[in-house]
Order: sequence, then C-alpha cells, then structure tokens
Amino acid sequence: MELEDINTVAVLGAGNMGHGIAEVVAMAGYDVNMRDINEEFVQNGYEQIEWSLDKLAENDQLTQEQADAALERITPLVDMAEACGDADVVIEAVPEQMEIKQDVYTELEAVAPDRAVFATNTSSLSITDLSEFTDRAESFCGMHFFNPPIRMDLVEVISGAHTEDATLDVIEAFAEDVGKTPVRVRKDVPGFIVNRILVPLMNEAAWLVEDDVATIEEVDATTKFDIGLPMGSFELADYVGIDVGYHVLDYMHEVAGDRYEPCPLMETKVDNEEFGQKSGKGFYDYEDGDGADVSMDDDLFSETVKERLLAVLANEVAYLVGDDVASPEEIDTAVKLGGRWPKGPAKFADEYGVADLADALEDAYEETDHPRYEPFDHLATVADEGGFYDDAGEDDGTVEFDTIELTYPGDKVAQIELNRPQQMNSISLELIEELDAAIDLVDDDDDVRALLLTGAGSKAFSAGADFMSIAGGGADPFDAVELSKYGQETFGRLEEIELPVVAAIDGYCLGGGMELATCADIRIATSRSEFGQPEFNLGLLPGWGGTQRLQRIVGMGRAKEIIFTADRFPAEEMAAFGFINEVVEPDEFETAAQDYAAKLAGGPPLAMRFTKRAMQKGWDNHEAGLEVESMGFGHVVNSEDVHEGINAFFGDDEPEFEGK
Ligand SMILES: C/C=C/C(=O)SCCNC(=O)CCNC(=O)[C@H](O)C(C)(C)COP(=O)(O)OP(=O)(O)OC[C@H]1O[C@@H](n2cnc3c(N)ncnc32)[C@H](O)[C@@H]1OP(=O)(O)O
Repeated sequence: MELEDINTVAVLGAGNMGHGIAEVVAMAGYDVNMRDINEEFVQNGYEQIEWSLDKLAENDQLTQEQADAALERITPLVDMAEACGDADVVIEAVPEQMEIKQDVYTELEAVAPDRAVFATNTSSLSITDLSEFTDRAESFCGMHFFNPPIRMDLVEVISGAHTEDATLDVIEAFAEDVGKTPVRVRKDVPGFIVNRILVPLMNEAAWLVEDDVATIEEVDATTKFDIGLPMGSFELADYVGIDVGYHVLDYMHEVAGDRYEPCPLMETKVDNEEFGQKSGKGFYDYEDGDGADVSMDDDLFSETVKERLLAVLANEVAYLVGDDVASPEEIDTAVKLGGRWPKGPAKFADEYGVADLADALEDAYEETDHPRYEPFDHLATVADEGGFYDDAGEDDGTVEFDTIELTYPGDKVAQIELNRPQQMNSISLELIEELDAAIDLVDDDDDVRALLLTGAGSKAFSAGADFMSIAGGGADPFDAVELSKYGQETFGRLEEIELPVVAAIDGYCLGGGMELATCADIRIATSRSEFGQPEFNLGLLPGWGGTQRLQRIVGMGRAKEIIFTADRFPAEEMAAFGFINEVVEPDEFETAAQDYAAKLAGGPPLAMRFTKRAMQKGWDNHEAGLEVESMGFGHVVNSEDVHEGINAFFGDDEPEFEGK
C-alpha cells in the first residue's frame, strides 16, 4: 500500500488516545470511522473531539470552517464491520490488556479488507504478540502516539518480528502526512524508545532514595536544575502515574531481566494507591501539600545523583544503539519530542562524557552488585569512540544545531528558525550560543543577502527566556549578568550585520522573544500573533535589551506602557505602534515572509551595508550617522551596482546587483 491509497482510517477505541488520534487524522483530511463498544463511549469521544476542535478554532489554530470540516469527516460507530469494512488503515487504541486486544483483533480480522494495514497504539505490549492475533502479521506494526495526540508531535513506528518494511514505510509516511514526526523503532523491545529511557530513569531515582544515596528533594533538584530536564525524576513519575511507570517496568523486568527490578519504593506507592497527580498523592502531595515543589537550591545538587542518572541513561542508549533498535539521533529526537527534553539522552551523555559515565556505572556495579548497573556491551565501544555522536562533521565546515535550524530556503536568503516548539521556542543559553554561531555563518556567506528569522510551529515565535535558563545553576546573580549581556550582544548582532533581517512572527512573541524580534530590521506578523514584555509578571525586568531598544521603535511612552503593564498586545495594535511593518493572515504567512526576505535579498548589498551602518550609528550619535552616510554614499557612487541600477532604469529592466 502507498500513502495515496489511504483514504479511510478506522480508529478502534474512543477513549483519551483513540479520540485524540481520530481528531489528528481527520484534521489532516482523512475520513475517520471511530469505533467503540457502545454508543455512550463513542459519543463521549466524539463530543471531546468537537470541544477540542472548537478550542483550536477559538485560538486561531484552525478556522471554524476547517474545524467543522474535520468533525464532519469523523463517523462515530459501534458496529465493527461498518467501521472497518472499507478501512485502509486501522489504528487500535483499546485498553492495554492482552485479552481485550486479542478479542478486538479476532473480530477485526473477520471484517477488514485484505489490503488494510493494522497499527496498534500500545505503549507497553509486544507488537509481535499482538500481530500474531491476526492473519497479517507482516502488515501489522506499532504506531505509538503520545498523550495528548493533538499536541505531541512524536509517533514511534515500531516493527514487530514479522513486520514488512513496506508496512513501516507507509505508516511513517502516513504519520508525517498527519503532521507528526515518526521515529522508527526497528525492534520490538519493551518500552520502545521513550519509555525505555524515562522509566529506568524514574526507577534509578527511586533506587537512589531507597539506598540512602540521596533524598527525593536532592534527586529532583539535581534532575531539574542541575542536569536540566524539564521535571524532577519523582515529579515525572507523579506526572506520568507511578502505576503506569511501574507496569512498564514490571513488564521490562519480566522480559529483559533483573536489571529492571522495580524499586520497592515504587511498589509501595502502587500498593498504597498513591499513583501521583491523578490520585492526589504520590511522591508529592497534591491535595494537602504543595505538589511537586522542586527546589532550585544548589546546595541540594549532588554529583553522584547526576552521574548515576546519566550513566543509567547512557547505558540504555547504548543498548538501543548496539542492538540496532535506533540510532543516537533517532533516540534523541524521540525523547526530545516525547519527553519534552531540551536535548536527547545521547547528547546529555556525550556532553558529560560517556567514558566517565561508563566508569561511574562500573563503580556503582562493584559497590552495589545490582544488575541495573551492569554495562551493556556497546557502552564500552561508545566510550572508546568518544561518545554517541561523531564530531567529524564539524571539521568539514558543517555545523549541527539542536535548538535552531539554519536553512537556505530561497535564492540568497538564509533562514534561522528557533526550533524548540515544545517549549514555545523559549530561549535557552544553548539557543543563544547557537544563534551566535549561525549569525557567524550567515555573516561570512557572500551568497546570502537577507536573513529571515522565524519560530518553529504555529504557536509561538518565542515565549521569551527559557525559565530553566533563568532558574538553572541556582539562579546565580553573576551568571545572570553574563546571560543578560550575552543575549544583548547576540541579538544586537542582527542590528549590526550588513544584510537585512526580517523577523516573521506567528503566535506568541513575548519577553526575550520580543527583544530578539526588536533587533530585526523588519517585522511581519500574523493577525493572531500576540506581543508583550511579561517580565514584570515574574518580578523580572527585560534583560536582553528591552529597556533600551524597544523605546527607539515605539517611542518612550509606548515602551513604558508595554513593559510596565506586562500586557499582551495584538499584532494590529503593535502595527499601529510602529513595531510591526505588515500584518498578514495565517494562511498567507509563509509566502509573505519568504517574499519579503526575497525582495530585500534582491536589493543592492553595498547600499544596504552602508545604510544599515549609518542608521545604526545615527541612533547613538546623529553626527556620526551622517558621517557614515556620506562616506557610504562616496563608496557606492561609482560601484558596479550603481551602474547596474541606472542601466536597468533606462532599460526598463529589473537590476541584478552583485554587491560590487
Ligand atoms: C531576559 C528575558 C526574560 C524573559 O523572557 S522572561 C520570560 C517571559 N515569558 C513569559 O513569561 C511567557 C511564559 N509563557 C506563557 O505565558 C505561556 O506559555 C504562553 C502564553 C506563551 C502559552 O500558553 P499556553 O498556550 O497555555 O501553553 P503552555 O502550556 O503555557 O506552554 C506550552 C509549553 O511551553 C512551555 N513554555 C512556555 N513558555 C516557556 C518559557 N518561557 N520557558 C520554558 N518553557 C516554556 C510550557 O512550560 C509548556 O511546556 P509543557 O507542555 O511541557 O508543560
């Protein structure tokens, strides 16, 4: 089957995952039959979809017509034959119990057409075992969405032992077509990729407390504010559900041995029905206490905790890579998207040093004799090779970025996209460093004549400084001064580079994100975008140039209004303030942004260089600005560009400037 052959998709199960998947698939234009075992369940799922689509329309992420059309494409059904009789793809999302799934597949196999591909959304059961309930194990694979499907970009596409490559290819293409990022899991290993990383992390955290190596407070402060993961390890367990983590672990223990022995601390919590957030109490108390109130106090950071957690992660990555389940890049993509990590576990391990982590693992194994510390064979190879990633690429001039993307979408145009959509493209120290490096590349590239600055996804250009960067490192005042200066200087480079910079803004443009956009030469925005300097809401002040640069564009009065009120301002109002040059509708945005950059890229480079320089200089010092203007005028007057411009004028032609 090819992607073009997929028209009708059946989703079995209308619960949380089922109705979420049905919504995503219908939004991409497919006809969806959503089936559950009774009218009440299926109607309930349908109403949830209706509510969610309306919310998306309310937030301008869809038009109301698109939302209505998506809903119309979904048919709620109870009868299996009606739901699946003409399905090209069937996605099963029924409860995670083998017997239930077996019954469903038996019923399904009797009515589905031969051509249909079956995909299961299981997060914990064996794909191979499930495929064997059908007569088409070769056309059967895992298609593991993350919760909630509408917001989470990752889909793990998992091969069972009998799955044909063609099945994985078409399901991957389909996942991409519904707007997701598929990551192929080449072998049916328990936990697949994301749970294989997250669940042992939670278990190791629990063992560290069980073995009196550290307290919950120390483990979580270290995980969140020293390592820099989005949540503390125990906070994560409470969020996911300790019972959920425990069951995955239990299964891994059964299938993959004692290294996955669940920590008694987790077991006790499950026995006491203290599952985490959903039950009101887990490792933290959400009813009578403050919930997961992870401390930033750097006195709580523990190097042993950091090393052990990272060592366990590195060992799992080594297993997945060594066993050819996935590559380091695929693992990092999956965990970044599925766990909302700022970078993946392979990258974390490389940055710490895989050899050091391998030594730490050996030491812990000797000390405790617990099999969870037994290194996988491939870890030693990775340690010898100096890490999971090969840095050779950097020698041939290519630079890899994690938090931004540098592309060349059109003739003479470079585009830097802030690429942390799961975190609203918030700006971390790493992002500033990468931006700095990308500006170097663009600045040195004679073929680039305009720079376009965008944010990935449709929710935000950028929601400002990454809270972790502000809070991380124990929020040391000296570090904060450095961070502020570094941001001011790096953003300021956009004012100084000699080519025009267009910031194209779709969604939130707040705090540090707005300070970054302020440094562009031109700003265009969608009508749904919102702007603001919300720092006062946090007790902070704009620290990346906002107190100085904004006033020069919108005037002192408006700048004070924006900063002092910390309000959010719509694009039209910001256009009236002179901050936005052009407001466009979301469906015209991409073309408008590219066209604007292309138009400026076609301009005269020499004149642009001196004009930007003169305007920038004149901002501080009028006389100096005029001086640069005169010098620039003298410099360009006899240039080939001016000859080209004048010739084109008389020839009624478009000039082609060379910057000479
Ligand atoms: C020197 C510079 C200083 C500064 O810039 S200070 C920072 C100033 N910025 C802000 O105060 C804005 C903070 N963010 C927000 O107010 C909201 O977000 C939005 C209005 C932008 C969007 O709200 P909604 O649509 O409800 O989304 P969501 O659930 O709040 O955010 C989605 C995910 O994005 C993460 N996120 C948002 N802003 C930041 C940030 N600034 N730093 C780090 N992460 C951020 C969230 O936590 C969450 O993540 P999860 O889905 O994992 O829970």
